Amino acid sequence: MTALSATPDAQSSAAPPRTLYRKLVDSHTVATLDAQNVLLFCDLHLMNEYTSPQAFTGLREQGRGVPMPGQQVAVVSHIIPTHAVPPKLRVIADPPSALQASNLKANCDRHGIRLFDTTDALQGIEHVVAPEHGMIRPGMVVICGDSHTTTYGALGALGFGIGTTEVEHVLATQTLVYRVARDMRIRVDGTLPAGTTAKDLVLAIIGRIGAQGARGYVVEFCGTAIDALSVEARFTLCNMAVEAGARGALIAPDAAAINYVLARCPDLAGDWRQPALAHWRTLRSDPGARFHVEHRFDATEVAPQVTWGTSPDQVAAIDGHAPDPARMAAGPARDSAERALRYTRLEAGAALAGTPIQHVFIGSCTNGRIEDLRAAAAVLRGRRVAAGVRAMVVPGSGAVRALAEAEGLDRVFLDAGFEWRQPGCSMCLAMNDDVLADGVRCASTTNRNFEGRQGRGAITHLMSPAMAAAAAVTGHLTDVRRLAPVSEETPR
Ligand SMILES: CC(C)[C@H](C(=O)O)[C@@H](O)C(=O)O
Ligand code: SF4
Repeated sequence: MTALSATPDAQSSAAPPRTLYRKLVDSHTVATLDAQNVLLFCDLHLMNEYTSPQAFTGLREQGRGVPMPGQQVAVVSHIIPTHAVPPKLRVIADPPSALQASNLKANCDRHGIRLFDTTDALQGIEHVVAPEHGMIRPGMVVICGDSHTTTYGALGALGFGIGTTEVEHVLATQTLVYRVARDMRIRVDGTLPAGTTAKDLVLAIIGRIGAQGARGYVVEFCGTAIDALSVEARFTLCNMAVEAGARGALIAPDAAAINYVLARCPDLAGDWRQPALAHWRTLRSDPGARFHVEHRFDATEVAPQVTWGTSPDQVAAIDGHAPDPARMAAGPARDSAERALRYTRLEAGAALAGTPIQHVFIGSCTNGRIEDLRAAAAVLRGRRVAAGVRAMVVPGSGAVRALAEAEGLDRVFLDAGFEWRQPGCSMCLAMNDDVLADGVRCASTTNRNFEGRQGRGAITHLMSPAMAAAAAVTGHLTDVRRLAPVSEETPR
């Protein structure tokens, strides 16, 4: 995909007219600290078991409490086992991980914080759980000790990840010392071709602008292709903006986003509804608002994407090839391509389609929602996982899992030979016992293909749910658009 233009603009966007991002920052600024930093009020603070323990310890040591417990929510996401069969269900065997979970419960109990605990039927990945319960609304500032908090931009909320010391600061004060980012706009017009999704679009964008391409910026996505995306597809897009280094991602809330929120917020049915709608209508960049950088993309040029390396920007269309470092100019890009190909065990210049895989993982906060499972199931109906391939689905939350079961999707996955698991982060980062062995190659719907991410020496190829399903049934990286019809492929 080609970027049609990239026009740096040195002007400041501080003066009116304002971008959506600046409106959100301004409306949450408690105090301006200096030229770059403000004290930002945070409407919602999400926590997981992994980045919160030290923060609670710090609070205790200073004798501080949590003054706004109703504005914190905690979810056990990362370490939880996903085995579907009792009695192993949800029992955390690893002692340090079990301690993290029990600490989170004790801390939440102590401070009166709502927790989606290990045994909660609605537990899941924090970024899947929070929006589905109406916790994320347009205009909010939402923070979490987790980088994929950018997801919430899909609903016009400013979400971003914070560090453990900041978690402590937020618990104690509901505010954060915040360095204001620069504004980037990414406009995507045109229609995504059949067989491509928001995952392909965002991988193509990251491939083009690079893993640091949005570093220091909050990105606003706009254009006809963005307008046409479902809300869940927008979550995928904003979730992965952080893989281009973005400090946040935003999409101005439209009717689709507002309807999504209203459907999940019974409290907005009465007197609050009109004021909320009136406020949400203001949540867009003013005409003439200046962005420091603008990029434009043409959605019609997007093909299904697959990563070949160890960074999300090391990506190509499925009908493309791994690079040949010998043909690249000497420099850091060539060095990192060489190193990545050594790790992913691909030949220089090799065609990506046809590369054998041994594992398939469908899940994560990028692609573990109901529409993702429907897309994968649509490919799997009437097909079987190829011999020698192990495939699993880990729904993003208990609610997603229950809805999928109500729709019969679990049967489609099970009949195809997939494992149907309990919700959690699971093999997205292998912090529980879903870990791949050295050298195992995985078609994965997740967001990071870093060395060792899914297990030491394991090789991750990022792609969409439909593409992961296509890999599962063929046993190799496959263009989902070229799958043979079901009847020809697997007579049943
Ligand atoms: C564990 C957590 C700190 C981390 C993050 O910040 O994103 C994880 O969720 C990830 O995806 O790598
Ligand atoms: S699913 Fe993956 S990316 Fe998302 S929060 Fe969990 S580990 Fe991080």
